[in-house]
Amino acid sequence: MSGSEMGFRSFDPESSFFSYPTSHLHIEELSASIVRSHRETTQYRPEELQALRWKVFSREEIHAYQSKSVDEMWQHCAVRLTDAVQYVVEFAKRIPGFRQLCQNDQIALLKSGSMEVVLVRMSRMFNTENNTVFFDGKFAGTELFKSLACGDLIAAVFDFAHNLCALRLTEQQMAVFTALVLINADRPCLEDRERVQKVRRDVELALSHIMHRDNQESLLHKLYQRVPVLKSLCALHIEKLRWFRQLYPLTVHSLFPPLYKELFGSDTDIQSLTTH
Ligand SMILES: O=C(O)[C@H]1CC[C@H](C(=O)N2CC[C@](c3ccc(C(F)(C(F)(F)F)C(F)(F)F)cc3)(S(=O)(=O)c3ccc(F)cc3)C2)CC1
Repeated sequence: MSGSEMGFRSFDPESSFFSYPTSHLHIEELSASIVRSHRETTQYRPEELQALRWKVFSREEIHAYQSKSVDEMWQHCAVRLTDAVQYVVEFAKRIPGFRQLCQNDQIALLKSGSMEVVLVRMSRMFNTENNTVFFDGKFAGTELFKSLACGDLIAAVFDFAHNLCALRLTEQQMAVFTALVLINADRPCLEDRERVQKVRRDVELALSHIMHRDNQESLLHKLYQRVPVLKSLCALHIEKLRWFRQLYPLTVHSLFPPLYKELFGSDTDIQSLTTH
């Protein structure tokens, strides 16, 4: 790779100061700050999840979840999803360069990317040995979510989490990958795509730097291959939400968190997502 491809800034006689090859240092610092933000904005530590690994729900507990009504279980998951999204908003705000984007673009990236980040983070909560995911304090299989009445979506969500979990990403790799999922210049309704692309470029460098350092460059294309699946999962979620809202308009209207409705509902304008 030539200097400019590595991101080295060549000496520009016009510039007021001598630009020095800070790329590596800049990229190292960027990676470190994204990893720190990830650690500060996830609700569970890997070691905590490891310790709870074999804590599974009893048959009675599973039955209790399965006996919930459709709207009750949807509401329960909507609240948990909104919680998780709020942590993702906090994560985004701490990614160097994200806050420098205009308000509109910060919101547009979160509106289209926060669910994808939650689904990636969900793979940290997955146990590939018994196909369970951490939920409400224990590990649950797909059968526990039966009362959501969207078995195809749950199966696809589990499938995605299983495949990503099987890549055994480190927390650092996961952190930078989720930043990359979020900082996507192809998202709809962006005002300054160039600017988003500039921030993304450095995060891409950070991810390849980390994978190179960990001798796992082969994982990179596997990671990039998972991105379109994320998109389809989110589309399926929106489709199911539309179906659910037709059946239970009042539940969505008065019992779903406002942020959930702003993010996943119809294109209402977003109030509580302002990331000041
Ligand atoms: O911040 C952290 O450390 C973690 C990040 C990841 C979080 C997490 O796993 N989650 C936050 C909310 C979680 C969630 C909520 C809603 C949905 C869906 F709406 C859709 F897929 F459509 F989006 C669905 F219900 F239809 F499926 C999927 C996932 S959950 O824990 O409620 C959960 C629900 C169903 C599951 F089968 C497994 C987990 C996942 C937990 C907290």
